[in-house]
Amino acid sequence: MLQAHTVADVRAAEAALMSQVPPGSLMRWAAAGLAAYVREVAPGSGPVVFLVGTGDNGGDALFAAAELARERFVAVAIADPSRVHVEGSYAAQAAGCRLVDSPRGFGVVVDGVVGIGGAPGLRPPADAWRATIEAERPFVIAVDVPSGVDVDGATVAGGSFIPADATCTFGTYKNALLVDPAAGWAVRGALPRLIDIGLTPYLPAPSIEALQAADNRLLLSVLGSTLDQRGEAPTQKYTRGVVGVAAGSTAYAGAALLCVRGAQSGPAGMVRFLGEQDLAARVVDRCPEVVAHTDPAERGRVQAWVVGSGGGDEAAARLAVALEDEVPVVVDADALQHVPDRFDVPVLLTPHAGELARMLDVERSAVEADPLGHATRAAERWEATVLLKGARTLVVAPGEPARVNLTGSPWLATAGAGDVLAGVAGSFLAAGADPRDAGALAAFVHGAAAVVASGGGPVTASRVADAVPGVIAAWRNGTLDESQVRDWRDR
Ligand SMILES: NC(=O)C1=CN([C@@H]2O[C@H](COP(=O)(O)OP(=O)(O)OC[C@H]3O[C@@H](n4cnc5c(N)ncnc54)[C@H](O)[C@@H]3O)[C@@H](O)[C@H]2O)[C@@H](O)CC1
Repeated sequence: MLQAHTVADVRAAEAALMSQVPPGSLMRWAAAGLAAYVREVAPGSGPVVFLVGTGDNGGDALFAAAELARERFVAVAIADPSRVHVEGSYAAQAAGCRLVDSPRGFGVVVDGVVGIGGAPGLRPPADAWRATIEAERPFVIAVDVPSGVDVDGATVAGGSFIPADATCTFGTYKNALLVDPAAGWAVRGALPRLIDIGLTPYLPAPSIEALQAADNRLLLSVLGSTLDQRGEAPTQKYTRGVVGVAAGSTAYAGAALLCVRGAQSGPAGMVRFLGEQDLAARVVDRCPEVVAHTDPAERGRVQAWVVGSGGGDEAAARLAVALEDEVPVVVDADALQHVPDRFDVPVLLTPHAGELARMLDVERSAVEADPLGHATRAAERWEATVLLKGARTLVVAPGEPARVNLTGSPWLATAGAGDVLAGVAGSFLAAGADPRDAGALAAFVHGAAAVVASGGGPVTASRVADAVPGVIAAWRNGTLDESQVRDWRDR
């Protein structure tokens, strides 16, 4: 798992490490990594300007500037000469860096204004530097984090920050580098570069986690409970888990089908469908493996329910029925407006920003501005796991590190994709995963399946569902490549 840590945890780890190594070592290592990264993402001998703030973030920038000045024209713009990192400043001067007062005219800008010590927002002269950058659009490389963002909250309140095309971070990721909206302004693409400065042994549990293609342990642990020790499928379909789908309505019949197809594409062994006669007939017609029930009283046993996708007016009644079974439930779409005050079963709530806003009685824009804060609020309010859908979907359970999903493609923003996701999540729940794991695994394979099915172009939700089994197979077999799971070339 990829990990991010809070500022306080990074500071404590840095202090512990610093007491073990010669003074200045961490900054030298960070600066060397930064210089190498600048060479990599802005190759050639073109001029570069380093924006230097008053703290150690500016120190990193100055030492990296000194190193690069041997190879190309390097300028430094100092925010406040009376509060500059002294040794870094001498090093940059000695290396021949030119002093300038703004990034004007430079094609490559390195932002060392503030790092983890920065309060959100920018002060003079950095606010003016930002305006120049906005007008001229140079290639911007952030040092540790883009200056001005809220590092732990991952927000960009007020818009007073320096957007980056690339970020070079040290020791561990920070929340703002993985979670939107801040993460979307830290890189063009998925991930900043992480420079190892020896912090890992001193870091506590993370604040944020993200599954990766290279690490299939969580998937294997869930599949291990549905498949036997030798990895062979048991003969009993029921031991792989039965997922019940109570989704769709006369008005939204497609949602029922897509949710069922999602449920079929996951690890569970069987799908039951509960719905009225016409809908049930259509589901069985298109998905003959499904066992359909029209009478809730004769619905059969399941290990997990998925309720609400396209459920319209029937969603409330379906949710009440599902909750009677005392098994885990995925609560999606229309059912989210009918959640009880508290749940007696494990629950995965799967809202998008608008649905979460309605649940919390706030504006949608407030959720979009602070998705982590609102998902956390809802998780605590309902003592349930919240999967908040977005470009970087969040999975938040009370008292646990939040998980962020880094797979997917902009093409996944398509009708019915959420219905498929709810079905896949229900399948993982029925297979024995807890809601937090089910949500994270489902979001991961769903996003990766979109990339596979899309091939870089438009994709339908049905094709995403069809691609899920192949992604699970590749991930399980260790052949899933990180480059296959995301298509984030666009900001
Ligand atoms: N502590 C360490 O050993 C290491 C620190 N490193 C670097 O040091 C950074 C943290 O350094 P600091 O703790 O000195 O803090 P920063 O350099 O991030 O920022 C603190 C300084 O910025 C000013 N400031 C705060 N908010 C501001 C704003 N909104 N606009 C303008 N100025 C603002 C403060 O007055 C203070 O002088 C990390 O992000 C990283 O880049 C790295 O060198 C790795 C090792």
